[in-house]
Amino acid sequence: MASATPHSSSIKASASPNGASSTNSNFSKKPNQISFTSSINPTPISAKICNSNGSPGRSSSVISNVLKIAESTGTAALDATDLRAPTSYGPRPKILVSEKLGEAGLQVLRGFGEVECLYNLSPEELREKISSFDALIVRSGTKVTRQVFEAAKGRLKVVGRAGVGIDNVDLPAATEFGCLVVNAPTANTVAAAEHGIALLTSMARNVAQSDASMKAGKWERNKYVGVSLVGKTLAVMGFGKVGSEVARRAKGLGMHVIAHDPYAAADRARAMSVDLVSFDEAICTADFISLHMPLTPTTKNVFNDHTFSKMKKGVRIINVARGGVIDEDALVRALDSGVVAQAALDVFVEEPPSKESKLVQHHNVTVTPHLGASTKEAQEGVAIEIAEAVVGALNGELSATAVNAPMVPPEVLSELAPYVILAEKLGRLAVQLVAGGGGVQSVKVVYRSARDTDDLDTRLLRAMITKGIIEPISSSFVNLVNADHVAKQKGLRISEERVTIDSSPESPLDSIQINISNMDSKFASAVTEDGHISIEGRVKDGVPHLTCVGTFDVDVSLEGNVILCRQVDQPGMIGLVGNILGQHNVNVSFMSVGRTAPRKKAIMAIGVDEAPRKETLDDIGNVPAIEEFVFLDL
Ligand SMILES: NC(=O)C1=CN([C@@H]2O[C@H](COP(=O)(O)OP(=O)(O)OC[C@H]3O[C@@H](n4cnc5c(N)ncnc54)[C@H](O)[C@@H]3O)[C@@H](O)[C@H]2O)C=CC1
Ligand SMILES: O=C(O)C(=O)COP(=O)(O)O
Repeated sequence: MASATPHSSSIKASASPNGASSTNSNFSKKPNQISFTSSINPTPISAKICNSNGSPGRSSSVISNVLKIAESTGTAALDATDLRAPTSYGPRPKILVSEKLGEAGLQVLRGFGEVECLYNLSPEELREKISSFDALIVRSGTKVTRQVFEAAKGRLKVVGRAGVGIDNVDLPAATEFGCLVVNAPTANTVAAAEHGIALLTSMARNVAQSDASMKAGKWERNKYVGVSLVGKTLAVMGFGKVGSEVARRAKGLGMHVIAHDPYAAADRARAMSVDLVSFDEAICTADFISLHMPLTPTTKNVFNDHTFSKMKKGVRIINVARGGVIDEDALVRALDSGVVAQAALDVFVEEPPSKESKLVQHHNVTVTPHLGASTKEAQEGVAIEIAEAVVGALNGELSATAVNAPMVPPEVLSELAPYVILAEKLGRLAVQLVAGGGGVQSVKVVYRSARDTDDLDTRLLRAMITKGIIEPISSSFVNLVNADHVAKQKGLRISEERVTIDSSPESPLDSIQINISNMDSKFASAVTEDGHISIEGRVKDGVPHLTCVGTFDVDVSLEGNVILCRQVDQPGMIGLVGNILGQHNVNVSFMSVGRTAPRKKAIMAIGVDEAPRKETLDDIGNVPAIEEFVFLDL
C-alpha cells in the first residue's frame, strides 16, 4: 500500500449526480449507479458492531445508545439513551426515593423499576448508597451535592426533584457528571399560592398568635387587633407561576397588586391588571411584600439591611419561596426596629432552623415548616409528574422538564432522529481520519438546510458530533447533558455554520459537513484544498450516508464500518477488493466509487458488517492500484 500522499488540489468528483456510484454484488449497472445488494439490509437494524479486535465494544452503543431501531418497521425511534451513563442497569433500574413521595407516583415508579424509599438518610448514608441507584428522587430536604455525584461513580443517570426549587441540587456538578436533573414545575403551584395567601391573611389577623394565646388559657381581644387587606398594596416579588396565582387571589381580596420580575412579560401582567415595577418601587410602596423568586446567586440575601431600610415602615413580609433570599439576621433587626411589622415565613436558610432561632421565636413572626407544597392534591400531582419524568429519562426520552439539558419537543426529536445518528457517526468517522487520533481542537460543522435559521435546533446535533469526536479517543462519556462541558474540558471548540439552500424545507437538513482544521490525516484524500479534514453526510430514506470525503463524492450507508480506499480508477477494482473481503469472510453491505474522471483517481467507500482482521487489511493494502486506505470503526 502506498502511504498517504499529498492531496491533489485539482481533484473534482463527477461520476453521478452526486458524483458517486454504488456497486452491486450482481454488478447490475444502472446509469451512473451500480448498487451492491448481496448483503444490504435497507432498513436500519440494531447492528452488532465490533471493535477492531472483533469483540463487541463500546462502539456497539453507537446505534443502540442513541436510537432504538425498530427492526420490525425499519423506522428509527429516538431513544436518547445517551442521557444514560455507560453502565447498564439491566431490565430493572433502581430508583432511590429519599423523601416522602405520593403513592400514585411510587406506583408509576414501581411499574418500571426497583424502588427503595429510604427517608431521613444522613448525607454520609446517601453517599454510601448512591452508587447502587440509577435514579434519585428528592424534595427540598435532600442536598444533592457534588460529593453525591462523585460517590455515584457514574451510575446515577437522573435526579428527579419532586417540586420546583432545584437549589438543593448542585446543577453544575450534575452536568459535569452527565446526570440529567428534572423537576416537577407545575403540580404544586396552586398549593404554594394558597399557602402564601393563608400566611398573608392569618398574619394580618394574628391567627397563629391568638390561637396560641387562647390555648394558653387567655382571652386577649385587644391585643390581637389586625389590619385589613382591602385597598392595601401587595408587591409580588417574582411574577412566575406561584407569584401570578398569588396576585390573582390577592386581587380577589380587594388588594392593589404590583409586581417586580425582571424577566416577566409586561403583557401577561397587564392582562391581570398588575403593574410590573422596579425592585425599588415595589419595596418602597408596598404594605405587604410576598416573595416568589427562586434562590439564585442574584437573589441570595436580596432582602437585607439596605433593602429593609427602604421599605415603608410597618410593612409585612410573606416568604414561601426560599429562606436564602432574606438575610435572616437583618430581618430580625428590621422586626425589632418596627420597619417590618410582621413576617410570615414558610422557608428558612437552614431547614429545620435551630430551636433558638430568634426569627422563629419572634413574637411578630408566623412560621410554618416548609408546607407550601404540602397538600394532598399537590403531593399526588408532583409525585406523578416527577415519576413520569424520571421513567421517561431512564427510558432515554428527552424530558420536557429537564433543568440541565435542552428541552426538545417530541415532534422535533422524531424529525431529527436520523440526523442525530448521522451527526454522531460523522463525528466518529472524522476523528478517526486524524493522524494519531487525538488533539483535535477546532471543528467546524456546516449544516446545509432549506429551513430558516431559527427553525432548526442544532444543539442535539452538536452534542452528538461532540460525542462522536470525543468518545473514540477518550474514556469520557458524553451525552446531551455534558457535551458542551466535556468539549470545553478537552479544549475542543466546535463552531457551527448554517448554509441556507434553495430546496424544500420539508426535511430539516440537506447535509452535515464536519471540518477539522490544522490536523494531518491518515487518509490524505480526506483533506480539502484549504487543508481541512472534511467529510459530509446526508440522510437518505431515513438512513445516514457518508456522501463526501475530502473533495470526493461517495455514497455509503453508515450502517456498519467503513473502509475507504484511494486507487487508480481501473476496471476490476471493486471485484478485487470485494473478493479479498469475501475470502476473509467479511460481509460487504455497500460499495460506492467516487472519482475525479475515468481512469484517474477514485475513492472507493466500502461498508462492512464486521471489522476486518489485520491480514484482510494487509491484503487490501497489497493491491498495487490502491494508493492509500483506512478502516473506520463505527
Ligand atoms: N414553599 C414551598 O413549598 C414552595 C416554594 N416554591 C418556591 O417558589 C419559587 C417560585 O416558584 P414558581 O413560581 O413555580 O417558579 P417560576 O419559575 O414559575 O417563577 C419564578 C419567577 O421568579 C422570577 N425571578 C427570577 N429572578 C428574579 C429576581 N431577581 N427578582 C424577581 N423575580 C425574579 C422569574 O422570572 C420567574 O418569573 C421557587 O423558588 C420555588 O422553589 C414553589 C413551590 C412550593
Ligand atoms: O417545590 C418547591 O420548590 C418546594 O419548595 C416544595 O418543597 P417540598 O417538596 O415540599 O420539600
